[in-house]
Amino acid sequence: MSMGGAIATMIDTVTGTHATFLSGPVMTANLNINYRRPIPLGSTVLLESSLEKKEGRKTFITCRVTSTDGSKLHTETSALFLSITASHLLGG
Ligand SMILES: CCCCCCCCCCCCCC(=O)SCCNC(=O)CCNC(=O)[C@H](O)C(C)(C)COP(=O)(O)OP(=O)(O)OC[C@H]1O[C@@H](n2cnc3c(N)ncnc32)[C@H](O)[C@@H]1OP(=O)(O)O
Repeated sequence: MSMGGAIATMIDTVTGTHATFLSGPVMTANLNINYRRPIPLGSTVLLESSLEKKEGRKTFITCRVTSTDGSKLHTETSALFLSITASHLLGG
């Protein structure tokens, strides 16, 4: 079975890239993952990331991880990304 943290990394990468594409530089503020069914090691899965809404600096993204045919739901996620400036990354 795949580790929850490894699954979270996959989801953070996909939703973070999606949010970056939509909003420019962002950081993950909140990642809420519901693990519904285990992901067997070595299996191929589908990640579907969707924009829920944008409110000012906030970009809300949802993401589902399913089997490739969509019949099995593995995880459901809601994520919040905050737009940041370069100075935030430098601790400013
Ligand atoms: C082709 C392109 C390729 C690109 C590839 C890129 C791949 C990258 C993909 C990988 C990407 C992975 C990226 C990573 O993994 S980034 C690494 C993991 N994330 C972090 O380390 C983030 C650490 N946290 C922070 O730096 C700050 O707290 C942030 C920047 C998030 C906000 O601090 P900031 O000082 O800026 O904002 P604020 O505190 O004034 O709050 C502002 C508003 O936001 C609301 N709020 C804040 N936090 C939360 C929360 N947790 N839940 C709900 N709401 C929250 C808050 O109430 C307020 O709302 P309102 O009162 O205004 O309504």
